[in-house]
Amino acid sequence: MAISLKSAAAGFRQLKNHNTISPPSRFSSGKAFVSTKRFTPMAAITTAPTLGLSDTFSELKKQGKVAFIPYITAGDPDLATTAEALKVLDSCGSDIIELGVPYSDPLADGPVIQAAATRSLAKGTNFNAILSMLKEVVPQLSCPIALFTYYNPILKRGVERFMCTIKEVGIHGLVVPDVPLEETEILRREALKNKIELVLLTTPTTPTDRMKAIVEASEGFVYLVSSIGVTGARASVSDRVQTLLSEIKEATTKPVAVGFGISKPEHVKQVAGWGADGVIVGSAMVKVLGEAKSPEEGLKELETFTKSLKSALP
Ligand SMILES: O=P(O)(O)OC[C@@H](O)[C@@H](O)c1c[nH]c2ccccc12
Repeated sequence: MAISLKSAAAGFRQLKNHNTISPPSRFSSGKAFVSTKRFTPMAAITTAPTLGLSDTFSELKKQGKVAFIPYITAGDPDLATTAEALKVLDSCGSDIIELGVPYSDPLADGPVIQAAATRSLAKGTNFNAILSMLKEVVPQLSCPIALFTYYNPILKRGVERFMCTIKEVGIHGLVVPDVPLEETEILRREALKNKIELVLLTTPTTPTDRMKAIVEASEGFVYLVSSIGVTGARASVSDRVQTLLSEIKEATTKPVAVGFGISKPEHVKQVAGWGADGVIVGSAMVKVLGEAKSPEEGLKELETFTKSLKSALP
């Protein structure tokens, strides 16, 4: 279990008393702000008491809020920009950030995220470099990070070593889209040992019995894929999502976040209105950041875009 709110607050008070620099708990007094410009000496950084995924959802629920969950691909356009982007997303009120590990054969991704992964790999991004970046940046964030990766990079390192390593850099959750439920057992066991929440996905074509088994096994939240096919912005969100959401809600009390095709303030508003506990926006964020004229432009546009999506949510 992630740290409780009470002990989080106590922990923060203790840190303050020791004159350390640390982002405040995001639920303490209004919105935590972490400047993207400020230079933070490494020696002064103390790990903030960041909540895990399910605790983040519980806290938001108490406040009648819906989680905003942006996705970006690590290393696009480069890892230094990813580090800044994580800080921008955090300071603009993201509740959880999904960070994608670039992969050469991203079978569930549409053209925008495929292109981001290709650009990132072409820059030489590798898993160890992503870990080093995270080690430095995660202590400066007030929201938890869920790492998104296809299974191959996990297999390559070995499940046990992979989980220990991501835990060490402060990751709270994991999304692995190409592992069927039946094969998640070993992943879940190792994840649990390291207090990593393994998020499972259900889609519009998942039969009801299987959906029930998936939601039972999912940790952190349940990822409802809004439409069949690959990731990518769509003109509208299928209203089938409303029915799917109520079916899932009948089966579980776990939080449900909806992703795939969501790219506009109207979309996030609509999905929140249908009862989702969280809204995930990927390709649209990746496009803004990765296709800008320069990294600086991209970060500025990312900030404006994130604020516009966030303010459409309760
Ligand atoms: O890009 P979209 O359509 O906004 O979808 C979310 C998404 O990007 C993110 O969660 C994701 C990126 N790659 C994936 C592959 C499978 C499932 C989910 C994902």
